[in-house]
Amino acid sequence: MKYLLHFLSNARKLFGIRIFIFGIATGLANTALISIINETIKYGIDEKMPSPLLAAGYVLSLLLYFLLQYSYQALLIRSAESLILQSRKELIDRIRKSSLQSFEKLGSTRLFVLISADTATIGQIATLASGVITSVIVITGVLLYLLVISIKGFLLTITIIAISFLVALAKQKQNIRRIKHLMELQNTFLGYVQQMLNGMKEIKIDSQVDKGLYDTQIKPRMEEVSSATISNNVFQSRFSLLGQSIFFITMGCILYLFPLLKVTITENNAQFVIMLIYILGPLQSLLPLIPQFSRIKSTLERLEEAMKTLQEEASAAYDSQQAENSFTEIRIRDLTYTYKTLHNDEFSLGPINLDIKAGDLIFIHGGNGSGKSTLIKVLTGLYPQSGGSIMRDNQLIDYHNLQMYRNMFGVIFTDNHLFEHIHGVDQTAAANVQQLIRKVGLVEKVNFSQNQFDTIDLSEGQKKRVALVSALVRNKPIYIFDEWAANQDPDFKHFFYQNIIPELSKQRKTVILITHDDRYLHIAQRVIKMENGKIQEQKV
Ligand SMILES: Nc1ncnc2c1ncn2[C@@H]1O[C@H](COP(=O)(O)OP(=O)(O)OP(=O)(O)O)[C@@H](O)[C@H]1O
Repeated sequence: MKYLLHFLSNARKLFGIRIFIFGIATGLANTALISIINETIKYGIDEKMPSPLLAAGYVLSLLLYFLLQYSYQALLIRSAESLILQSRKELIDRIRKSSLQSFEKLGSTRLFVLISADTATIGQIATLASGVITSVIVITGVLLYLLVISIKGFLLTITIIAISFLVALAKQKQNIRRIKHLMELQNTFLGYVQQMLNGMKEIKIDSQVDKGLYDTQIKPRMEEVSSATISNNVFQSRFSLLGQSIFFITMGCILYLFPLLKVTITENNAQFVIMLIYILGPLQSLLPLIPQFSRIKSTLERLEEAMKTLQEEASAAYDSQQAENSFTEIRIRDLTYTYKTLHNDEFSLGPINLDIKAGDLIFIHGGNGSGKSTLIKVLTGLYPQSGGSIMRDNQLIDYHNLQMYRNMFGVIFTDNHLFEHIHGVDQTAAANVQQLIRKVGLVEKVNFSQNQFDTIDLSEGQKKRVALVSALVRNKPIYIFDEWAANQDPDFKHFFYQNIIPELSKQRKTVILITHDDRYLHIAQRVIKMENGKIQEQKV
């Protein structure tokens, strides 16, 4: 609800008052046209020449209507796009500033759907709102005209409109439930599609995997989405049918039943029926708007829920590009972290007590699932610790300096993402890239120009080397490599441990290596063993 209000206030700011004024003016011009046509028809029926005043009024209203529509359409398109842009900006901004935990909780598929499709749905609100304004004005104008020509006719029309709306509103709750259900089904379906796209190799190599995933997950979900969409659309189309039927039944009564029963509604039934036909158009466009607004409302609620889940990180200096380029010591005391999972067998890290000095070369080893990667995420401030503290040169790391602290680290994660560009590095630093490419033995494979690698279509080991180039060019005081050498060939692995790492140490860089390569442990100054979330420093 809070987000809905915030969104509406944003929409008002974006649209300004212009969209309402234009909507009202267009509606009025439309009503004027209808009234003039109706007056003219009256003359026609009486076989008199229509008055030149009416003809002049018709031309003027028509001109006005076209001129208004000409600008109004462009205004609507601009407003819709501004809304989409605004929603995307807000969402992307929130994702950038959210904690890694809440991002992981929501998952990339859901966020992708929100950014791509759902924001576009929200953009429709501009066109819908304008439809409402114009239709309401036309209906009001025609009702006023009816009031002049027949009070009974006016009351009858009001009753028909009220009935149509009451029925539509009564179905509103059911409609929202249906739309929500459909959106949930779509999400589940897209989740499986993403699994299929990510696991294409595994699917291609084994037809049983392909069949299993398709038959038991994708196909049934796809069919569920399809049948829910059909039932939703059928349900929605019945709204316009409802409006139509009520009107045609009323017209039938006026034309056939009332004369039979000798009930008089108006002096001129033909004129009244024509006015009803005029109202039918706007009413027919208004009734289906109710389910469409429901859809937008559900989308806004999903957006609000996502915004709530994406908790903004408590980091006052988030936007700071500043990195602390030197430090003397990082002191970790009683640091703990616990994953919150659905199962009871949750993993707990720590308590960790560790002092890392500038220039240290630390190797961390331990079995699978012992907590090495988790330690890195908590140590670098990516996951907020459950307990304990991190101090950098006697300065407690908290929300004031969290991002500056993080900026000190150059990390290559086991599942790192390789960017084609080296973002946020100045030209002078970027000049070293070609040299580093040579160092990692990729000079024949990769070129760097205009701040971009010309290709990243490389082998896994080569990609890791490009990631190393990207990390080193940033000239960070602390480097962390999480099983970086795991997919390097023996020669380059040797070169990495015997040349690249010692060279970084010579430059007084602090290097933390997570490794299973026990035969290189001897080059470390300090060796830490991890077991069941706890650390133990070993003698070297
Ligand atoms: N996102 C998560 N949610 C819940 N539990 C997790 C999550 N990630 C890891 N864990 C749990 O934390 C434990 C430690 O995982 P971690 O990735 O830190 O181990 P690791 O020592 O780096 O293992 P490996 O050598 O296999 O990479 C594991 O037992 C795992 O079950």
